[in-house]
Amino acid sequence: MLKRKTRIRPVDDARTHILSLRDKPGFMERFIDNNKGRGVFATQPVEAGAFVLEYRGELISAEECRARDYTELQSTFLFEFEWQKRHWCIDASKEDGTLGRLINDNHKSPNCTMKKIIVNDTPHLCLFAVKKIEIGSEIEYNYGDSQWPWRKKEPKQQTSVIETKTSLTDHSSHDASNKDAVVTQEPKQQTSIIETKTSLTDHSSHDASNKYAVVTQEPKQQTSVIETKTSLTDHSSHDASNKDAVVTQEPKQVFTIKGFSLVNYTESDETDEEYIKDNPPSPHCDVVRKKTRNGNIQVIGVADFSDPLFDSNESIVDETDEDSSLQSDNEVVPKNLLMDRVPNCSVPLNESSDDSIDEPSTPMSGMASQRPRRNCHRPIQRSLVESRSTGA
Ligand SMILES: C[S@@+](CC[C@H](N)C(=O)[O-])C[C@H]1O[C@@H](n2cnc3c(N)ncnc32)[C@H](O)[C@@H]1O
Repeated sequence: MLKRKTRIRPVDDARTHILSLRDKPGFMERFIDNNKGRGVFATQPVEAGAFVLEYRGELISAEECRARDYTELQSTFLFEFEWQKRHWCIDASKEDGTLGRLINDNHKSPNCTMKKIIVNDTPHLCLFAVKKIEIGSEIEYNYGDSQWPWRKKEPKQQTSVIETKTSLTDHSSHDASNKDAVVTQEPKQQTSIIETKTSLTDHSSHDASNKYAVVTQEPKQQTSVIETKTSLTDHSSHDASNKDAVVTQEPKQVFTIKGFSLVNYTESDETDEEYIKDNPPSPHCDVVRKKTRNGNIQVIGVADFSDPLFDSNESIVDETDEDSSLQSDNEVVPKNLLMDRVPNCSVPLNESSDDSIDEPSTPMSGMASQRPRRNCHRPIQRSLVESRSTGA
């Protein structure tokens, strides 16, 4: 008799891993380079729609988050989101060995998207694949539409390059250091193979302030990851303005912007309406600028990307419900912050999930005017200051 393979629903898979406090197997950390730092790579193929990893960390109110002292580096691990008309933050600044916190940004063609899942009356942030992910591919999601420093560095030609499958073809003449050069100098070449040999390390031994040094100094085992960059036809005729036309061959439409990221929360419809009124959308991110403690202007805002894969009500589950009834789309947007004061939105973390008793939420515009959001602006490590907190 043929056994029927049971397919675990992505949301159930997410719930299982949330409850087990373990990362899903099939992913590994790898040091990429000094610029990007570490990243997370698939060691098993991932189906489109599948649960990938939870962005684990400490759930705190946005107010608590603002009150804490973070170094610039630590603040890149803060992920702010809305739930029950309030603003919350997953503080993943501690090097706890989990992988979700190490996933890098891909603005143009991410393979994952973040969703909010409620388990035991507590929100969790989980990444789901938006397309099939091959072994060796880096796991990435879109941090939003802010002017992230690393995006400025991207060569223009790269906009028409699509990252594809892992390849085991001849890569002997390439190394990681010529990766960009390959892309920019050989735009007509159909395929470039790049090999990088890096070290897997023990997460627990990392310190946020010297993470790259530690990663390279304490290799535990070696691995090879090969990336294949395949260009679509003739790059030489491409420029940033026509990149969309080129990339439409990929399922890029998945990320077509259609609204605000913080809309469609069943518990926050009204707030979102107000937010939309006050904050006209820009692609991916509603950007707001603010002055920081040190007087610099920071771009802040709320990213936005639609996610047809998760338009189904499977994306959210509330374990507290008897019937595990599903909630509407809860795609969330990471928001980085170099913090300042925010409007009061502190509430006990385990306050009832009954939306009807929720206070009206602080308008996002007010919130946004106070802090940069991870999805839209992430401070970089270049001016790392000594931590005054007990965090990472
Ligand atoms: C949440 S951390 C991700 C893990 C980080 N790469 C690490 O090694 O700890 C975010 C930081 O990673 C780096 N990063 C993320 N996406 C990147 C990208 N596409 N290019 C370059 N650096 C990136 C930036 O320094 C950013 O502040």
